[in-house]
Amino acid sequence: MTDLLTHTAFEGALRAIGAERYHVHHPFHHLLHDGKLSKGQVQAWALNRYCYQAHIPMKDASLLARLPTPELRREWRRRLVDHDGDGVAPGGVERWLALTDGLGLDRDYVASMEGILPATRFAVEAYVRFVRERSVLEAVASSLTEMFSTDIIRTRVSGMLANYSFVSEETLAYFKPRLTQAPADVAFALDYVKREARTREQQEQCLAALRFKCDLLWAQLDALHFAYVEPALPPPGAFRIPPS
Ligand SMILES: O=C(O)c1cc(C(=O)O)c2c(n1)C(=O)C(=O)c1cc(C(=O)O)[nH]c1-2
Repeated sequence: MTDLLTHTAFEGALRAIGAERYHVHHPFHHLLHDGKLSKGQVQAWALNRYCYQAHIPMKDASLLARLPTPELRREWRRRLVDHDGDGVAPGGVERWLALTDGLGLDRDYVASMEGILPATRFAVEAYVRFVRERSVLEAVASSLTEMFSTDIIRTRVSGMLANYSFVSEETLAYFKPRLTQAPADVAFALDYVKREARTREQQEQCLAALRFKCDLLWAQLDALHFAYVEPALPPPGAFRIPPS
């Protein structure tokens, strides 16, 4: 293996992965943000994305259990509260259900995850398994797609508000706290990864973890595109867009 990358070069290599592979570049997101989807197609996106959101605290809980110090556990515990709430203020998963409510989807149907695409389930399960089975360093590195999420969230919120009559600030309320939560998550995780990747091999493992995560986000949108845009062939048992 070649030499250790400097922190600057390592961060640059991580950012280059996002520039090439982050799901902001996926055609489905262009359609979503530019107002080119029907309400039913937006429902399909929100329904499938619920599965991702609901599993994020599960993957964070499994990582939390493996963290060796109180400082690290406190930091990761914050993510659990962000997603699960504290029993008083709603967390991200609950706020995502406010979005699916606003889009007219039945809450029990969404939470049952019955109608999600098989590829969504496989991708999300792969993420949970990756975080459970790989090193703590790779698990933390796999969260670094959040480095790129504030830009996509800003574009999504402004694009969807401008282009769809069926969404409002209220239904998109999920995203606002993410604009402060994600940078805080990233500040910690990026610092951790730069500090703890002490060999070139470990740096390469972090880069591979981030590529893997970008790929699983991309694969979810491929599946949505195939099922609901072109050729529009939802698999058996998956959500069907209601006739308008
Ligand atoms: O809206 C998005 O495009 C987007 C992307 C990502 C991401 O890059 O994984 C996350 C989120 N949102 C998000 O809301 C979120 O809570 C989140 C947690 C994580 C993670 O890997 O721990 N990613 C993301």
